Amino acid sequence: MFILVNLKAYPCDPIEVATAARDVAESSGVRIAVAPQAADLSRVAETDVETWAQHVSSNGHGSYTGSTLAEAVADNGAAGTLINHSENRRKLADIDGSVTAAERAGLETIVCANNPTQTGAAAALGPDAVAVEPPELIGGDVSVSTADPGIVEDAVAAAAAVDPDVEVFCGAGVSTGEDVAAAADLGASGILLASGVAKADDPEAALVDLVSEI
Ligand SMILES: O=C[C@H](O)COP(=O)(O)O
Repeated sequence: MFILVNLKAYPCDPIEVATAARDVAESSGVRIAVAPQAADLSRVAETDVETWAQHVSSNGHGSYTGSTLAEAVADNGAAGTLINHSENRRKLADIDGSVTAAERAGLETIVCANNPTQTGAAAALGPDAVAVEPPELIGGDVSVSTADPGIVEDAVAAAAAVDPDVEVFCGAGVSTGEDVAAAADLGASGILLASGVAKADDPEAALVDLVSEI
């Protein structure tokens, strides 16, 4: 399992979370990455944690004020990027362009989707993975793997029908090792989570729990 911790715009200390994630990844052998605010990418990457961007533009270099370029995040230490999110929805053409831009810059890609139908559509764009997240469960305290296990199984089937090489992650409300184990049993290859770590009093303890049943 791959655990990607999205810090969103939470008021956490990105270096504290990054250091905890690096240490837990090293001690557990589980792949853990952190996606901070774009402005924090470089100093998060300096902790040696695997670092991801929260999104990249479909634009390349040029007159594109306000764009976060794939090349720029790669140059500042990112190994991959989320693309699209329920909290910042993009059009299909933009998602397609961002996947292409990320691949051009050598970044791994995870496209977020709300449901199995969108998962299949996103898989057709050829990312490394699609993360399915029911919007109503995001930021809550009930895991998608408990509240809506069928959506994970259906998303896995939808992606496999389009492109068996595209992995499926799940997210929303995941906060314990039991949640992660349940997601793995449903066929998920990874977890996208945020509040369970970014809002935890002790991010390292939260991460230790998350990897405890892998
Ligand atoms: O990007 C992360 C997801 O939206 C999940 O967020 P959450 O773990 O706070 O539910």
